Formats: sequence, structure tokens, C-alpha cells
Amino acid sequence: MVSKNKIVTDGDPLAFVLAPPPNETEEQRQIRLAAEAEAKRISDAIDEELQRQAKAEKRGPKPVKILLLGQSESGKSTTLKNFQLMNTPKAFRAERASWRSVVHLNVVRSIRAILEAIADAQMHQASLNNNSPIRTHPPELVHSPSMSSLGSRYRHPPLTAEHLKLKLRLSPLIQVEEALIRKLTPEGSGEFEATQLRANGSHADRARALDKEVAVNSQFAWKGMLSRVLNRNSLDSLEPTDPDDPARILQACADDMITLWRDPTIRKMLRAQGIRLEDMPGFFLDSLERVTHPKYVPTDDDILRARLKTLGVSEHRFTIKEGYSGAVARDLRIFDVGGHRSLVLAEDETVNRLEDSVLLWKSICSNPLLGKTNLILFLNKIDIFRAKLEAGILFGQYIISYGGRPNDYDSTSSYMRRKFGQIHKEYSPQARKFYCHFTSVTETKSTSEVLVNIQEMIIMSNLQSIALTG
Ligand SMILES: Nc1nc2c(ncn2[C@@H]2O[C@H](COP(=O)(O)OP(=O)(O)OP(=O)(O)O)[C@@H](O)[C@H]2O)c(=O)[nH]1
Ligand SMILES: [Mg+2]
Repeated sequence: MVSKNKIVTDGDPLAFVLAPPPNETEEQRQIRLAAEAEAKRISDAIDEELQRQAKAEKRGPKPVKILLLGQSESGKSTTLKNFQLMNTPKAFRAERASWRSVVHLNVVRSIRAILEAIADAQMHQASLNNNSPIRTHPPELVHSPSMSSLGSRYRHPPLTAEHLKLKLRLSPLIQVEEALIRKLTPEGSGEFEATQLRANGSHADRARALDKEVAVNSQFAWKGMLSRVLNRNSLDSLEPTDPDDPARILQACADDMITLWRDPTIRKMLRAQGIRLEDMPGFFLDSLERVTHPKYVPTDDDILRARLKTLGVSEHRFTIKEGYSGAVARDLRIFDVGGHRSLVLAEDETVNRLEDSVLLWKSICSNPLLGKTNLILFLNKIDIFRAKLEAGILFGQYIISYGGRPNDYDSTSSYMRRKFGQIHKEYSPQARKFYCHFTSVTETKSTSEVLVNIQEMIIMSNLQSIALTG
């Protein structure tokens, strides 16, 4: 006997999958048909909405698309945050609470880097004290500048029992890190990624501490999720009640973290190991008291300084007012691309970042897919560049073609603008204008001036699509 529901699928796998179950009762059949009708209704409604949107887009001016391209850590997401702060400040500020966990994660990461550096120095001290085979000199000589055989890595005052006690007391922070990562990246939404060793940071422990980073998939609404959890209470009552809450443990460790970071021996030890936490993204150790306070809510500045690596591509929509009268609205679509994974932007950690930027700029300028696109170059982190010049670092030592020309900001920045401009001219498939800005996108005031200019320029020159590179 053949069941009334039996369908001949002729080997078609799709028809087979969609076929009703062979022993379906009448009641089950009714439920299935109702579900199918509902699914069709939703699908038709989506199609209708898409068609409506497509028609509306055809009628109105085309949205302006901005694609943010650049190396990982170059400041793309921070640039996007500036666009949000400028165009949708309420929405930007509504997400404040969500950034608290990111700031906490950044703090824990910095402390972990110090703890790993202590472990490294401790191992070295122990090997000297134990008279192990690697001991080649009496311990009292270790800090002598003449100890070239050991390099300068351990040339600092010895760590004391107090330092080791501090290290022990701060060890619960490792669990806090894990808890925060779980909070930010529930299964499938992100990843904890070990990137390659940096060229100048060859020590394995240090690389482990500094190069492992949490990345959040841009498709995942982590901000919404965290806001919902936090907004159940109001922003004023963020105080955690659960003793295992990461924020609570962080608060309990605050005094020890402050003592550790202020300790002169620890500072010398970090210097000797070549670790400059204050220059790294997501540095909050100078604000420990404030950011570990139970009622801490990140400021605009904190949000811009917080570091969270992007995975994948995310799209953000804004409406900007056209012309000085502001009468007509124009849609802006900004695409933020995670810099680390993208094939176009494959990075080589052994290459100097400025050199890498030049290579990336060449490939973007010559890319035929972007041939008709206007490019705006952001030479970002100019604050760090200035600080390096002021610290006496010679530009010509890294950019050989610069030679012995003056090492001041004006001369070096003009040189860079000229070089990037030449590449733009030489590699573009067809002539286009060169737009270039020196930026520090963690500074909202100067950045908003640049972005206002760009938005005006987009509207005035009626550009169809734009790529921004940081
Ligand atoms: N000092 C300084 N820090 C900056 C500047 N721009 C960005 N940063 C910091 O650098 C870190 C990296 O910035 P992001 O915007 O996350 O970099 P990204 O290009 O989105 O990186 P990926 O998501 O990995 O591709 C963040 O902690 C920022 O606060 C700047 O101009 N100056
Ligand atoms: Mg990013």
C-alpha cells in the first residue's frame, strides 16, 4: 500500500528533504500546512519590503558607501566610532555600559603582560640563585651595564618577595579574563586568537601575553546583549552583586594593580624587557581607580581608546543632511572591515608598519575593482608618530630614502604626504583626486573637523562611492 503522503522525488535531494514525513497524521498535516503558509507570508512580506526599498532607492539619491580599509589596529573601528558620535550621539552613548567589559578586558590584558614579564624575570633570577648551568656570572653582576653577554633584558633591580606576593594575589585576574571573554564572545560569536610573534618581541612569554587578542565577530550583537543585561538595572546601579562577577574581582584587585603599576622596580623591569604598555592600544593602567570603581561607566574617550579587534565586515547606516540648508537627507553606509583576516589586507608581522602601509596603499590604488572609487587616505595615530619623533627616534633610520633630512614633524609628514600622493598618481588605473588627512582618531575634536569636511565634500562633489584607508 502506498501512503497518501508519499511523494515521488525522482532522486531530487531537495524534494526529498522538503517532502512531508511518511506517517503524518491529519492533525500534523494541518499544523505543517499552517506553518508553511506562515513561512510563505513572511517570505512574501520580506520580498515586498526589499522591492519597496529598491524602488525608494531608485527614486532618491544613491546612498554613499564608505569602505574602511587598513591594517589591523590602524584605527578603522575607532574612525567608525567617531562617525557614530557625530551622527548618532544618542545611540553611541546608549552603548556606554557595554564598553565597560571591554575596558576591563583591556586592563586585565595589560596586568597579565606585567605578570608574565615578572615570571620571566623570576625564572632568570632563580636560575642565577640555583647556580644552574646557565649561570655564568655571580648574581650581583647581573645588573652591571657591562653584562653584554646577557643583553639588557635583565638589567634592573632584583624582584623582592613583595613583588612575588603581589603576583600571587593578582592571579585570580586570569579567571576574570576568561569570564570577560566568555561574556563578550559566547560560542560562535568571536574568537580568542593568537597572532604571530612580533619581529621585535621575540620572547615567547611576552608574545603570548601581548599578542593574544579577543576578536568579536561584527555580525554578533554583543553590545545589544550586554546593554540588555546591564539596563535591567539603571546605569547608576551597575554595582555587581555576584561575588564571582568579573567587575567585582577587578575591584577587589584594584589596590594591588595600582601598587604593581606604580612600583619603580616593575617599571624598570618592563623597560628592560622592552615592554611599553602605555603606547599599546587599550591602555587604562593610569586610570585604574576610576575604571575599577563599581559605578564606573565609560566616557566617550574611554570608548574610543578601548581595543576590541573586529572579525568580518559590518555595515553601519547614517543619514546626513545635504547642503548647508540641511534640507535634503543623504544616506551614508559605512563598512568596517576586520583588518587582520581579510585576504586583501594580509599582514606580515615582520614588516615595519609604515612600510606595510605603503604596500597596502599601492595595492588599493592599483586595485581595478576600486578603479572608479575615490580614495581618502588617513595617516592615523599621528599623536604616536609625533611622540616618537620628539623622543628622538630618527625617521630616516626606518625610511632609508628620507636620509638625513630634518627629523621634525613638518618635514617628515610632508615627505609622507608626497610619497603617498606619488603612489596614488602612479598606480591609479585612471586619474583621480588625492585626499589625505593626518589624524589621531582617538581625539574627537580634531577628528570631527576632518569628518565634517569629508561629509561636506562627499555631498558637494556628489561622489558615488568612497574608500577610506587608515
Ligand atoms: N594613540 C592613538 N591610538 C589610536 C588611534 N587610533 C586608534 N587608536 C587605538 O588603537 C587601537 C586599535 O584601533 P581599532 O579602531 O580597533 O583598529 P582596527 O583598524 O579597527 O583594527 P582591526 O579591527 O583589528 O582591523 C584602539 O585601542 C584605539 O583606541 C590614534 O590615532 N592614536
Ligand atoms: Mg576594527
